[in-house]
Amino acid sequence: MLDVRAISKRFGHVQAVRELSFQVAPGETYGLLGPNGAGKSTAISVIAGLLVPDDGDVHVHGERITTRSTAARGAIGLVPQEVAVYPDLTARENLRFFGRLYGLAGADLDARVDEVLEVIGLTERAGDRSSEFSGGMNRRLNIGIGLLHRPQLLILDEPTVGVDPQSRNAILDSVEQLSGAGMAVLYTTHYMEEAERLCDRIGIIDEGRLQAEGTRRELTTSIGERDTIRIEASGHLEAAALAIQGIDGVVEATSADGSIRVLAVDAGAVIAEAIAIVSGDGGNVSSVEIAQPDLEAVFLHLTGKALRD
Ligand SMILES: Nc1ncnc2c1ncn2[C@@H]1O[C@H](COP(=O)(O)OP(=O)(O)OP(=O)(O)O)[C@@H](O)[C@H]1O
Repeated sequence: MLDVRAISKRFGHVQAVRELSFQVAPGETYGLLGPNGAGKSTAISVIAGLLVPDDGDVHVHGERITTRSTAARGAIGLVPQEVAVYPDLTARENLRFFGRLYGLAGADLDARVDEVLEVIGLTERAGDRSSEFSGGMNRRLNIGIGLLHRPQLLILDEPTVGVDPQSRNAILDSVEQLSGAGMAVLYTTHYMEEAERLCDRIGIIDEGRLQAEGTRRELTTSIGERDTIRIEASGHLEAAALAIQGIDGVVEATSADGSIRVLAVDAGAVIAEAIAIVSGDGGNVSSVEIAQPDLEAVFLHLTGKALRD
């Protein structure tokens, strides 16, 4: 659906984007995760055909994006960081206004506005002016405007920054629903939790460059981070730890102070067998905890910086 090929963009002496390449398939949510100033908004502007890259190109549905490629750009729904709605219009009037700009009219427009209100969770507030909305509700309306023309690729630029928790959840739910319905989604964020929850694949971006790409599991595994399982139990823990060490996928198992600590490539794949070993040896398991490495650790490893510096 989206094929970004080695795009670069410089502003004066600032190289905002450097040879950035990635692809997004239909039904896939791809996250660009990086701190403020990493180049996410610039990349999005190039992808949506609003900025001309110095190098590289972007294809949507196999068609090259230029500032004039109306067909390919019509397949994109862009939701910019800044909210662009009319405060004096109601939610429904805003959507009708932008729907008409997209060429919708009559019953089709009415039906589409109702559908979009449902997706963004504003059906109940459709008749209220957007000036009365919270920042988060206006963000949701902004997303609704990007959805009106039934795009196949939805691009969201940090849609939850400064948003109340209820709207944040509503936005994340909508994105999950849209990608579940087959839409390709490009989602930029500096919130690791959002990337982990929403994105099938994540590209880690810093100083304009893609530092690494993959599923959360692929990214954490690639830097050698392991899952940790702590099993608290009674019984012959030393012997049990030795037996657990033999399970495929276990990197290390040690016992101390009434518990066994297991390092594993994938905790989910070994935990049942590990518990069976402890119980089978007459032990009584009282608690099990799993800790998985997160994307913060990956970012730190790759860039030497914290994601939220
Ligand atoms: N129009 C511009 N003119 C000059 N420099 C710019 C322009 N737009 C972006 N930059 C610079 O390019 C770099 C990347 O900015 P960009 O906005 O793409 O990052 P970002 O990851 O989206 O961060 P943020 O979340 O803060 O918007 C920054 O150093 C920024 O100051």
